[in-house]
Amino acid sequence: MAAEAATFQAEDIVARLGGRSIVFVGLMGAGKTAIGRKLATLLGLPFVDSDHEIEEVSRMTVPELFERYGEPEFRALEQRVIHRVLESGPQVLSTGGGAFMNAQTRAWIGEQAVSIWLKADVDVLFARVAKKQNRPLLKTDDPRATLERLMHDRYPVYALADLTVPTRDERKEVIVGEVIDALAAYLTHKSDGKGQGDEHGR
Ligand SMILES: Nc1ncnc2c1ncn2[C@@H]1O[C@H](COP(=O)(O)OP(=O)(O)O)[C@@H](O)[C@H]1O
Ligand SMILES: O=C(O)C1=C[C@@H](OP(=O)(O)O)[C@@H](O)[C@H](O)C1
Ligand SMILES: [Mg+2]
Repeated sequence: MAAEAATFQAEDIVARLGGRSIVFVGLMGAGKTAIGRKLATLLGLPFVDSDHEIEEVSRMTVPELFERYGEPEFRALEQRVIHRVLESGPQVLSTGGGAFMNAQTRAWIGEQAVSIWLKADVDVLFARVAKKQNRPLLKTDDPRATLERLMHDRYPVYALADLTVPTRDERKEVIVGEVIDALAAYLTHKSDGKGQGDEHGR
């Protein structure tokens, strides 16, 4: 019975998206890639991670791209990849943490997708990113302080996402379930005319 209810909820969500994609935004370590992939499976939608796409088209890893061509070239590729992906929705797109800071990218996402900010506290983020050395922006003397500065700079912009889902040290399946509940509530209220969106009615 629970499985049937979950299937119904998934079909209902996809129908209510009406062709729009779902886009995850948020800081490094929030779980955009991991949760996005699981959500796509549950909804039966294609999954795209912008960093993976960039790595495919450039045939380089993200750290290599940063090192050889610098962050501006990475950002230009990121913008192009996200634009292309959004044109072929509906899909679940997990962006890299800096992508939503680009005003043009934000505008496209606003037109073509429902955006979700996965929001975690600094301890959770830091514990996760410390396990891997694949994030060039954190190769600093004090990566935790760098993460805190990014939180300060980026959180007002991430807050422009349609939905904010808090995440924490909890099983991915639980977090995905909370994302689905938040999406269902948002899409239901929107189509009932009781928008929960921001002051722009998004
Ligand atoms: N809810 C979770 N519980 C435990 N580990 C998680 C959870 N979400 C993500 N992770 C792990 O944290 C790390 C960073 O997640 P990732 O999806 O790459 O984040 P992002 O794409 O936002 O940078 C990965 O190793 C991932 O498996
Ligand atoms: O926050 C950022 O600017 C970045 C986040 C990374 O992606 P994740 O957020 O998936 O780790 C990746 O795009 C790159 O290292 C830059
Ligand atoms: Mg990622």
